[in-house]
Amino acid sequence: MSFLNINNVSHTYFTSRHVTKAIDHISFTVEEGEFVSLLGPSGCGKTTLLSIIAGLMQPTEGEISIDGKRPHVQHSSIGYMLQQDYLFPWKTIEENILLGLKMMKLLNETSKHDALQLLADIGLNGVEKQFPRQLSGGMRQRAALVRTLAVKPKVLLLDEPFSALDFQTKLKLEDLVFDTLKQFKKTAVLVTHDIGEAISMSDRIVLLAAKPGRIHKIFNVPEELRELKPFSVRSKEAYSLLFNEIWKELESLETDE
Ligand SMILES: Nc1ncnc2c1ncn2[C@@H]1O[C@H](COP(=O)(O)OP(=O)(O)OP(=O)(O)O)[C@@H](O)[C@H]1O
Repeated sequence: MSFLNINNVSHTYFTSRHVTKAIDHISFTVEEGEFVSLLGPSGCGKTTLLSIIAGLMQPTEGEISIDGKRPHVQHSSIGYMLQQDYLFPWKTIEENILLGLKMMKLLNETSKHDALQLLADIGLNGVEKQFPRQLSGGMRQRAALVRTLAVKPKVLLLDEPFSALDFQTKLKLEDLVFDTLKQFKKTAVLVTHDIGEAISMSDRIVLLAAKPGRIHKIFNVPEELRELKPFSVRSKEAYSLLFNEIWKELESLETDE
């Protein structure tokens, strides 16, 4: 059995006006320490699938297991990072990064020390007593990453965490998040619209088609790219080849609609 198992998962939204089959019989697995991206056109069900993996929603069909258990959002084994940092504006950075630990009753001298150490490692020492509004967007997203990692989740779910940032900050943060996840050997699932980001950060890319959301194709990122930092990956020939291959597949999906 793999670390993360997505087994025949379908989800339909029922509203008073519409019935929308968002995802249809999706199955794939993620091994421990692996980084997998979900890529696909708008509306193909990426966020729906990630919310189900996080235990925020129950699928209408199928099942998920993480480390042998059904996911539950209040379990510290799952870390969730979103496009917006969702730091509490009235709390200091230190209070914000310790919040998850506090809520999960995991706050003690050691966990506090580790969280503050991670904050320093990520280049944010000195900001502990500041408030989120005093930090740039990239710094806030780094603080959000520390808060997510502080509870030592087994799997990280990243829903377009860099898409609200300027390009240069985004490239820097991709490297930083990649390094941090490798250092702690974390399993991660990333939702992104950005082919370059998917290739440069992942071991595998699951390309979804829309209406209803389903797996179109799974790409293995070449071995030679996997250990490189995301920024260095972008200048390699193997990167350009895979980029073009995925681009063509995405175009064919859009013309199929
Ligand atoms: N709460 C909801 N109620 C009803 N329909 C929904 C709801 N959330 C999503 N949908 C529908 O489910 C489908 C998949 O949506 P989802 O947001 O998961 O796709 P996505 O791939 O993440 O999209 P995007 O790339 O635009 O963020 C879409 O047709 C969407 O309209």
